[in-house]
Amino acid sequence: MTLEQIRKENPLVHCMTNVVVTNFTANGLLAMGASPVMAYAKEEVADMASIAGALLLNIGTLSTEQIESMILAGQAANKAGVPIILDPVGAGATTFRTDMSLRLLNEMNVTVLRGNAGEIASLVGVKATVKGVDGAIEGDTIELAKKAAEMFNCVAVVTGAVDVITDGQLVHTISNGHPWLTKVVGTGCLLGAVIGAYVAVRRDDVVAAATDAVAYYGIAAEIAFSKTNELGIGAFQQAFLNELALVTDEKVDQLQRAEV
Ligand SMILES: Nc1ncnc2c1ncn2[C@@H]1O[C@H](COP(=O)(O)OP(=O)(O)OP(=O)(O)O)[C@@H](O)[C@H]1O
Ligand SMILES: Cc1ncsc1CCO
Ligand SMILES: [Mg+2]
Repeated sequence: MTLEQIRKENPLVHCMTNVVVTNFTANGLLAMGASPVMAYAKEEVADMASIAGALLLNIGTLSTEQIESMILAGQAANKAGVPIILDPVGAGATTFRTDMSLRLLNEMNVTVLRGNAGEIASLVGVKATVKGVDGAIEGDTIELAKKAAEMFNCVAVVTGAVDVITDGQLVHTISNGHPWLTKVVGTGCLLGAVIGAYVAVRRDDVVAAATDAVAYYGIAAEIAFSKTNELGIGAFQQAFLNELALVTDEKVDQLQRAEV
């Protein structure tokens, strides 16, 4: 009953994210029942991360200055036992993005690493094509996710038409979702924040929390599509936010297409 708990506790999710998706991320968290805060200054990030329910680090529009802030925030989060979600946006597209993602993974214990297959592959050294923020691989995403989880000692969430969630041992796949999610910018980024809210209230079982978060998200997209397919992508984006607020734990149990 994780969603119910999120809506009762309103966990604070400290987002250090990119300028493209900031507003969408804050609205998505509010819609689901969590509480967003965006904070970047190195003078305050440690304090903010320490009192948060989860910390999201997303490198989508990263600068050198921001990386220093993210390290301060991440180390404070580790000290306070606050889970960290890392989204290595565009890793593989440039050396800077790959290097900075690996640096963050080195300097702190990341709880959940969430990216598309191309991004995760670039971090584990598997061949991938990454064009800007979109990436893909030819091989098996389950093996890729397991490798990432083992290598970085975290839960890996590799998203795409089928999402893979693993700690290296347990493997869950979720086939909910809709292709229109790829037509709205920042849906991957918001998913990282949503996983943060789930893990915030369910720290004892990160794999289960991340799996439910991914299923919930995909189901919201499916319902949103069913209500707006004759209208188009703009209407879908709004309906998706509406569904993030409306979908319940019961709906998630009923509609999730999960494999263990
Ligand atoms: N072909 C698809 N069919 C159904 N759902 C999809 C498809 N592709 C992606 N999704 C869903 O879209 C969401 C975002 O995943 P995606 O892999 O597109 O992230 P991303 O590439 O990091 O996105 P972005 O960079 O735009 O934030 C996930 O919930 C995923 O399940
Ligand atoms: C389009 C884009 N460019 C940098 S971050 C971002 C948002 C989606 O990842
Ligand atoms: Mg992404």
